[in-house]
Amino acid sequence: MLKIAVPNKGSLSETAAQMLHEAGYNGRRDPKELIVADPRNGVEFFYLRPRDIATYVGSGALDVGITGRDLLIDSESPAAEIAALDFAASTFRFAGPAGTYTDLADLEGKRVATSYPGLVGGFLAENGVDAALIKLDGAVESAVRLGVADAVADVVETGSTLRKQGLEIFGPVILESEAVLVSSPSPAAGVDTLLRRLQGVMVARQYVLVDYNLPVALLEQAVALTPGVESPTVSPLGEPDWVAVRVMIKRDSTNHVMDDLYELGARAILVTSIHAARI
Ligand SMILES: Nc1ncnc2c1ncn2[C@@H]1O[C@H](COP(=O)(O)OP(=O)(O)OP(=O)(O)O)[C@@H](O)[C@H]1O
Ligand SMILES: O=P(O)(O)OC[C@H]1O[C@H](OP(=O)(O)OP(=O)(O)O)[C@H](O)[C@@H]1O
Ligand SMILES: [Mg+2]
Repeated sequence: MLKIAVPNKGSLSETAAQMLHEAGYNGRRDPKELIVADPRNGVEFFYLRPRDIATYVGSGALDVGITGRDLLIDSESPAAEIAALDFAASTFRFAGPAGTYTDLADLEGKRVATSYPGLVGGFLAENGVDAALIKLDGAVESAVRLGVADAVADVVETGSTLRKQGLEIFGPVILESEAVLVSSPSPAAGVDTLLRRLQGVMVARQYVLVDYNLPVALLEQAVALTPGVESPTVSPLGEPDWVAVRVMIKRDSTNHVMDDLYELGARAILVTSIHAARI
């Protein structure tokens, strides 16, 4: 059985559980459950703290897991990222009191608060900056105001937490992070199936199917507008000189593509959701 680590709480847990559910797995019903077997799908789920997942997977105790790229790097575990999962995107940045710092070198000799000392320490060392790390569990944005640090390094999504504390981003991007699937150095069989299923969920979320009818003379221009993932399906219609086209397009481009197709001369343009996919 493939042993899969899943975040039990925090920012990643809900979407991770939802993705696994959409991928056909039977996860936990009770939020207090720590281990749930899904024998029909040949997997067993272990609900763990997101920060601990790379440690379990890197040690080989579990085969794969869902965590954040920032947590993976911070753990210094030998677990390897095998796929990005298209949620929980954030950047990892330095921030200090507005107007105080402009670049990384300004941190020389300063105190930097973070919950990610492995990630931040590695970045500072690579860049030859000697700063003291103050390790905190969370809410690090308060550390400057409270006088325990001169600057912070933390997850930034909208930037509103920083702004509320009078802090401003400066210096280089430490990391572009998002939720990832990580694997142990030698996982049990079945990782490929899990990965294909999760990719299917991502495709179903990102794409829609569009069908339209079109004078065959316009086909080349229409294919340029909707090239599809590989290539569109083109079928004959009862009406000679017309064809029916079926193709996948990015969900967020739907209305622009429909406008462009209509303008070109396509008619009966229909858009449908994709429930599941294997590409
Ligand atoms: N606002 C956010 N936007 C996107 N990703 C986030 C955000 N906050 C945390 N993350 C991601 O969540 C992961 C951290 O997991 P963690 O469980 O610590 O989340 P959390 O929301 O900080 O939980 P908690 O603070 O309740 O323990 C990291 O990969 C981090 O990049
Ligand atoms: O840029 P923003 O949209 O403001 O989001 C970023 C904030 O979200 C997370 O905090 P969380 O609520 O998880 O608290 P924590 O710092 O205690 O983990 C993260 O640690 C940042 O503080
Ligand atoms: Mg947090």
